[in-house]
Amino acid sequence: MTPAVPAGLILAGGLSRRMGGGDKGLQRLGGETILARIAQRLAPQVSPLLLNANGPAVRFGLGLPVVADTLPGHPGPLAGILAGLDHLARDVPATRFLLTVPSDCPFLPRDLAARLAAAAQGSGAAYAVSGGREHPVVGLWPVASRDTLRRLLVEEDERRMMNWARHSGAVPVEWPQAPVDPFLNINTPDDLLAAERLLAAYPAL
Ligand SMILES: Nc1nc2c(ncn2[C@@H]2O[C@H](COP(=O)(O)OP(=O)(O)OP(=O)(O)O)[C@@H](O)[C@H]2O)c(=O)[nH]1
Repeated sequence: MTPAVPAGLILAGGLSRRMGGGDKGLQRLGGETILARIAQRLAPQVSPLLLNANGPAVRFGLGLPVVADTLPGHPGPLAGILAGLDHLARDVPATRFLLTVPSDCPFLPRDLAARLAAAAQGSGAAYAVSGGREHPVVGLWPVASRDTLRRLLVEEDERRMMNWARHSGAVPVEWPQAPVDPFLNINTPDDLLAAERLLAAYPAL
């Protein structure tokens, strides 16, 4: 049975090269950082809410517990997910599931955890889809899968999120794209401008 309230992990451990370096989650959108928007959306849905980041975490200023990657060399979001699962197993043993989201999706659904958890009842894991596009970084993962993930990363050098989703039997959960894609992500300065325009058109986002 999937618990109603999973832990949450915002993955902010990447290098943001397409944004020109720095942390894309610290870019401002509608007067606040993208990360602050994400934290506000997730906080009512998860417990605890954690931040996955590398280097000095004080720059984020969110006051969230920080979990750093344990595998060296920025091997991608799977390394952040593994760090989060290991943290839960060690420090929050009553929590059996982890909801992961990237640090660049400012319009995440407010029913994200509930719908993924409902879908994961049978399979144990679930991930988001919108408009037929798969977003496996937005997923719900059992803490019990951490040794499998570690083996994939360390022994098989697996880097692809979608392969992890398939490997763990995760089921896709579709969200509508109206009025905007809830998984719209911001990789570049142009993406940020486009998101500002959307926010101006739909202030309730
Ligand atoms: N923990 C961790 N997270 C990562 C790593 N690489 C990417 N991510 C996260 O995975 C999500 C998607 O990352 P991308 O947008 O593909 O990569 P990025 O490094 O953030 O940005 P680019 O350098 O522009 O590709 C973001 O939330 C990143 O923070 C990594 O090596 N470790």
